[in-house]
Amino acid sequence: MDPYIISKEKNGVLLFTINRPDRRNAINYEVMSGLEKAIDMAAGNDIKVFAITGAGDQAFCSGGDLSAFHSLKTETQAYGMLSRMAGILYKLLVLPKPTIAILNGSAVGGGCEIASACDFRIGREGMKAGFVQGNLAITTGWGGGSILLEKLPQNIAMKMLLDAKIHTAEELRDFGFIHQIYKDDPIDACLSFMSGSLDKETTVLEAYKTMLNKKWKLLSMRERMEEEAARCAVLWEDDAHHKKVDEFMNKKNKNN
Ligand SMILES: CC[C@@H](C(=O)O)C(=O)SCCNC(=O)CCNC(=O)[C@H](O)C(C)(C)COP(=O)(O)OP(=O)(O)OC[C@H]1O[C@@H](n2cnc3c(N)ncnc32)[C@H](O)[C@@H]1OP(=O)(O)O
Repeated sequence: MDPYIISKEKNGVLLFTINRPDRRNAINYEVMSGLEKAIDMAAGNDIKVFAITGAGDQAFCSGGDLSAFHSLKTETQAYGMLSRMAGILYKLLVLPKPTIAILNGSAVGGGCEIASACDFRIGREGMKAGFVQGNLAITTGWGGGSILLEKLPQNIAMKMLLDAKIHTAEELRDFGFIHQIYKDDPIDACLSFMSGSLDKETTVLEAYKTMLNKKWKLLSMRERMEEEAARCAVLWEDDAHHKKVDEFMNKKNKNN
């Protein structure tokens, strides 16, 4: 099974689907490469909106693939992976097209970081999400913490990051993290949510995104995301983090 799918949907929507439902759509290096490729494609003249979702109805994305990244032990090793993904999420943040995360199921850890880098987030009824990194003795490491702190009111963003809790769709809507809860087909929900943008000229969409992107430049967002990756890498090397990942992996083995 391909780990990701890139598809052109109706009305100029380019859709990136993380296709690892048995791993709750966790991100490995192949998915990272796919996302890089899709973001490049989304810059094309024929694309109006870039959307990201996960395969199946259980998870949008469970963050970094804890089994794939389990071999990364040192700060330097972790920084390579974290910094690469922070670079990808920055490209997503400043893509000169409107972007939307369709949260078809749970968004956990790095899954929330990917969603944060999009302009809009819609969530399926019953979905849950949370920045759980703190429970693994690390912080956000893909730049999503820096993004969240700018997109949500500071007190709400800090509470989400510090508490590292999983929240319901209704709570996430109250926080301003998701902008609509949908019930039926995720692509129809996306087309409906973005319909106002989809009937505009691409040049208009690009002009507004370019306007917004000035703000990220002024806020030195690229540098802040890189520093976030570097700080997370320091915590990554610590025994406390490896112990927490071991606990997750062992729980998994016991269930087999
Ligand atoms: C590394 C980057 C870092 C960042 O910078 O942000 C992070 O992303 S840290 C956060 C990493 N993610 C997590 O801690 C989430 C771990 N997963 C879960 O908490 C749960 O799986 C879930 C996402 C809430 C879904 O729960 P549920 O529907 O009950 O599914 P299971 O737990 O039974 O999982 C099914 C299957 O998938 C495997 N899985 C899930 N998440 C990951 C993951 N992130 N990496 C690797 N594998 C994952 C899980 O082990 C199960 O496997 P099997 O037992 O073999 O079926």
